[in-house]
Amino acid sequence: MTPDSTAMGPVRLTGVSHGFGARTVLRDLSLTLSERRIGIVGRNGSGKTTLSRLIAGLIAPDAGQVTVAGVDVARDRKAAIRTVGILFQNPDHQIIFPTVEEELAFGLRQLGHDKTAARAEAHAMLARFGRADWSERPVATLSQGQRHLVCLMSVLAMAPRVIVLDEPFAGLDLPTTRALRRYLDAVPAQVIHVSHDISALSGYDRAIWLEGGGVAADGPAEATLAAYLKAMEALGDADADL
Ligand SMILES: Nc1ncnc2c1ncn2[C@@H]1O[C@H](COP(=O)(O)OP(=O)(O)OP(=O)(O)O)[C@@H](O)[C@H]1O
Repeated sequence: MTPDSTAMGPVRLTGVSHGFGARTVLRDLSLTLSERRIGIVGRNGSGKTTLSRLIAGLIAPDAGQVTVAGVDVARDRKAAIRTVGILFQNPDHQIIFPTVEEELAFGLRQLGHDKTAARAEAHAMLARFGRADWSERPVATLSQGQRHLVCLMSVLAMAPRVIVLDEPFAGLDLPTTRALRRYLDAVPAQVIHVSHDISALSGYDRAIWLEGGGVAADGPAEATLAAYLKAMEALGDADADL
């Protein structure tokens, strides 16, 4: 049986507000996220990335608290890196090492694996995605989509209980997207997936639509996504973020 990744406790936001300068992006948000597959949708600038970063503990909320299985992820970074993994939208904001193997091994070393074990696990992850030949590759020689995949493999290799994905398929070709979807469908972790592509979220247990600093709809994915799609279609060209 697949281990229940949420059995140790859900992702919980309690009265969370966050903003940048004078702009409040999320206002007094309280959510308990315990379903295995949760989608987050919303228009450009609605706060999806901000929410992702709060859940991963990369930013501390201006007010309120974010906990994952009881761990305050912004305050207890050591526990947080074992618990929550996040894939950024832009791989260049994530990658810090010159070669693919070093990048994958870094997270594993942070988890306490010795050098040999970290290398072996990095190789196993590369092989799983048919990229065994990438280990010595300088990251700089990879395309944007390939760098995105490196980030994703780095997160998956750490086997966190919660994986936050911010547009994980952006820039990936179709075969890689399919391989990744298959992998994500099977991964025992809880997945919180931000996407503009609602088809990527179909079949999910729950979807949350963010709008105007709060939740516009929250419930079974099919219902939330249908309501969101209808609203976006009604907006038509007025929604264009140009
Ligand atoms: N570091 C920052 N400094 C200033 N403003 C920011 C910062 N990060 C985000 N913002 C602003 O906060 C708002 C929400 O941004 P966020 O990236 O969370 O939205 P999003 O829903 O992920 O958008 P998109 O769909 O375009 O990726 C936007 O208006 C954005 O410009």
